[in-house]
Amino acid sequence: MRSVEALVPLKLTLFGEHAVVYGEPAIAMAISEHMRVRVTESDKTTVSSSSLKIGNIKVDLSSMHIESEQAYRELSYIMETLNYFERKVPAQITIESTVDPSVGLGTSAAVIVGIVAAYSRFLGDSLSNMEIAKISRAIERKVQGIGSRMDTYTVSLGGILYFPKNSEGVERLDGNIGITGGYIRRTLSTAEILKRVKAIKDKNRQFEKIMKLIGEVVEDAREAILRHDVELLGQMMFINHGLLMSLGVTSPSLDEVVSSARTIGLQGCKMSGGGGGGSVICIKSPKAELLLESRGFRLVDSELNKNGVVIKEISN
Ligand SMILES: Nc1ncnc2c1ncn2[C@@H]1O[C@H](COP(=O)(O)OP(=O)(O)OP(=O)(O)O)[C@@H](O)[C@H]1O
Ligand SMILES: C[C@@](O)(CCO)CC(=O)[O-]
Ligand SMILES: [Mg+2]
Repeated sequence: MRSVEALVPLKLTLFGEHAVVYGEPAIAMAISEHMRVRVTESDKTTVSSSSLKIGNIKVDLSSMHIESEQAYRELSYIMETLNYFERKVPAQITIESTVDPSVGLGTSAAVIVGIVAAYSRFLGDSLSNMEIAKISRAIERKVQGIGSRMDTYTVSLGGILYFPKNSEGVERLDGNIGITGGYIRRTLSTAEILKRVKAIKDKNRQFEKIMKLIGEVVEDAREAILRHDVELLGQMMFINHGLLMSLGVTSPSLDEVVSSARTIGLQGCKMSGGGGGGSVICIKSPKAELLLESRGFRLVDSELNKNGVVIKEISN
């Protein structure tokens, strides 16, 4: 029985979330938390995923039609990714993740990248990680109607990546940042939060200024990473969080933990990802771990992943 497996790292947004959607720069890093997508030959196409909000789900996709609105919303990334492939060969697709869905760690990007990587190789194609990134970016934007290249590129390519403003480019940064990261569950998806930000931004000229300020913070953070200046990096985190709070994309629990981080003297802390709850990152320290755990955050393995998506053929 032939199988192909894709191991996809998840990501932490270090700086520039939301602003990057509007042409500002951003920085993200791939981490050791990961998603595993396995494609195995079968007589019909089924998908099973252990960590979806609708619980353990197994769907016969032969008709590629799903009645339930909620189920379709949860499976939209999978469905759109499978629809990308003109050539359909039946397969059993299993998805496992080391973290919960929709907590700011790039699981929507990882699902797409994992299926693109594993299913294309299952069909006999050999895509580069950059080709996987570009295909996946288009699919995520199609599902969400809005979004940047940051998450799909980061989980496809790995490393610490800088996304220059007003560009489709990407630059690998040479640095190894110690991060303490964790997450709490949230109710809104990133797609929903993105739509809210866009609605406000279209009406409010202040948003343009805030987005540009975030862009300046990202440039300073890039310098800090290149100079290994942890003090400056931490200051940029606090400022970036304050600007995200002014956009309305943080949450009381995120704001409280970041404010407490500053009070107890941590070097830096900020929301990470789409917001509305979800992930927080701090400059790595035992005190940061204690703070996040004391607020009920689940700590993540923030070890840098340099490889991006890795594909392997399994014949069993
Ligand atoms: N293990 C999984 N199996 C199937 N679909 C998943 C899985 N994990 C996430 N998804 C899909 O991705 C959606 C979550 O995407 P969302 O963008 O809200 O969160 P995220 O990508 O984890 O966070 P962020 O975009 O802020 O980094 C889920 O609602 C589901 O549709
Ligand atoms: C909020 C956002 O900037 C990051 C989500 O992880 C959305 C995007 O870049 O597509
Ligand atoms: Mg996402």
